[in-house]
Amino acid sequence: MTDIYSLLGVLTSIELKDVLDILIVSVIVYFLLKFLAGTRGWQILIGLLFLLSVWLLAKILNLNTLEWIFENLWSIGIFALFVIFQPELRRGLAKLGEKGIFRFFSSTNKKIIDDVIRACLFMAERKIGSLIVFERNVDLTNYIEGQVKLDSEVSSELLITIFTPQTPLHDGAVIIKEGKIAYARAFLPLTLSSDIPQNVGTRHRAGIGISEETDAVALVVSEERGEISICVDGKIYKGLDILGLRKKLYKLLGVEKPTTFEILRKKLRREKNEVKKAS
Ligand SMILES: Nc1ncnc2c1ncn2[C@@H]1O[C@H](COP(=O)(O)OP(=O)(O)OP(=O)(O)O)[C@@H](O)[C@H]1O
Repeated sequence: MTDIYSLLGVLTSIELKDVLDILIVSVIVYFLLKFLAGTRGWQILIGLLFLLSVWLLAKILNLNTLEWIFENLWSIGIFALFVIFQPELRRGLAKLGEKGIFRFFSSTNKKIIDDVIRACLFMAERKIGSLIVFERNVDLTNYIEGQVKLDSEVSSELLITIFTPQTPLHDGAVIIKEGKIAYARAFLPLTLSSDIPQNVGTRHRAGIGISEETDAVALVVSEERGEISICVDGKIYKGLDILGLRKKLYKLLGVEKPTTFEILRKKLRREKNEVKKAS
């Protein structure tokens, strides 16, 4: 009976600020779990929950040595978590900036994206490997190495020339920044994730890596399979066709979708050119 009274006492003493407090914590926990779901962090979280259960069991069963070990390990564990989750934390902070006042203002336009897609299709057909990265909010210069500064207009011809094998700039990635080809031959951080497909090599790992650590969007053309993929938020989207590629890039880079009128006009122009070529 006294238990019921004390429970009632607790319930009646709950104020609006307590409800708000619980609500905020629930939202943070929800987004944290959503953010970690399917990542390396998820497996670590499951491991931590297991250790927590062992610690609680040790406490309940009075297993002094085990309890002592756990209590002394927690403080080191907190520091270890910051080190282990460093990429996730960096990505999270970058994302906060993306949603805030520093919202990405796109200097990339439809022409630039179409030129990049045209270059990728050309290279995919001929199995020329390439890696093109679009910078968004996060400055990529802190994440890349060995780059050669170009600061050139984006054109499909220049992109194809850069990635043509046995030329000095073909290795590494091209970085598109503020609507320009800012750098070529840039080396990017490789992902360490074990959640990516088995047959993925270093070019793809570099594309996933930069999208994991920053908010950049990376386009990869596979030299082996002639397949085009997009990497964003540490995930890779493979086997996209031209329409899927264009739609995704327009959306990710803050460019409006083409209107039905524009699609029809392009289609008509293409057909006209084909007729002209045939006659
Ligand atoms: N850290 C890096 N940053 C940027 N580019 C890289 C990096 N590491 C490797 N590359 C590029 O990837 C090329 C090697 O690709 P590799 O064959 O290992 O990858 P892949 O993902 O299997 O791609 P593909 O399907 O094109 O063969 C290198 O020649 C280099 O141009």
